[in-house]
Amino acid sequence: MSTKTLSLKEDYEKLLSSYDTWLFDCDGVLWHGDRLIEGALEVLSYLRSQNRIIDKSIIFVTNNATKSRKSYKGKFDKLGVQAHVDEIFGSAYASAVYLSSVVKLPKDKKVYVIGEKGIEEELEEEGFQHLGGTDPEDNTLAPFKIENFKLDPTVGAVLCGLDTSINYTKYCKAYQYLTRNEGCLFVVTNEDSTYPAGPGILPGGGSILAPLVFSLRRNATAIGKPNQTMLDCIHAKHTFDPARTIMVGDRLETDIEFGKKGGLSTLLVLTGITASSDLDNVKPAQTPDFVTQSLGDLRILANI
Ligand SMILES: O=C(O)[C@H](O)[C@H](O)COP(=O)(O)O
Ligand SMILES: [Mg+2]
Repeated sequence: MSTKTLSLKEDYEKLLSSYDTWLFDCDGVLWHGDRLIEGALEVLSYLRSQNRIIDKSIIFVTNNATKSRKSYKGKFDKLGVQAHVDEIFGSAYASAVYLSSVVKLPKDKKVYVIGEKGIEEELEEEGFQHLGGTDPEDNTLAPFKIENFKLDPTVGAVLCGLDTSINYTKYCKAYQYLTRNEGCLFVVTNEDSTYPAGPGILPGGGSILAPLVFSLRRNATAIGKPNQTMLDCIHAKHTFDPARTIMVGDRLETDIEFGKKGGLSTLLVLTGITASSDLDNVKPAQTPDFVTQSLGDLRILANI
């Protein structure tokens, strides 16, 4: 199976007429940090305008767990992109839903968090108490003293995600819970090795997880793309025909594999992690149907 490179107006017109539901990855597709990718705003507005004529829907699917859906809504508003909370699916949200509805972690169990506010907010939405995360006590560079550590026996899960304030204390506490609290679940929001942060690439959620996996010799249950828990969360709120749905992403092993696993079509953009040369040796499970330089290329549809 080969990837079709889009370049002509008729290529984009065919794309538009073939798909009614458009799933957009965020980092590297819509934005780099707080800066929108050129043309992304216009393309999203154009798709919205088409909704009035032909039924088109837009869903945002991000592995970035640093924000909750509510806080993503704030980011979309700030950037001037129309979005409804129900259209936003983040790996923090999907992880909290996984703990609550899939494994049904009892609500009297606490979750130890390696991660940021996004995870905490989504856990709270699902009725869970959490430890770690943004708690100042755990955001310290002071050496961890195991003799001073008091194990909380009610911690029933460790949830790990991108944590830009990661430190040794958090790793030590997570390690203690996972080795000493019987049955403690080990869950990670996403396993991305890196992400496009604007002027450069930075370590992602999977890189934050790696020391724990190495020290524990145990793998975590991963929730975000390419895993289908995220798609299950979307299915719970939206009805769509996979044959008329396209996933637009910048990463082969998350976005493209996610779309293909779910029976969706896939469009790769080259504004994030993947370079066109990466397509030379791509695995079949990660081969996109289409590739275009940038989401902004679709502006040609609106004659902009
Ligand atoms: O580890 C992370 O958080 C991710 O690499 C990252 O932010 C991915 O976000 P996405 O491209 O799925 O929007
Ligand atoms: Mg991305």
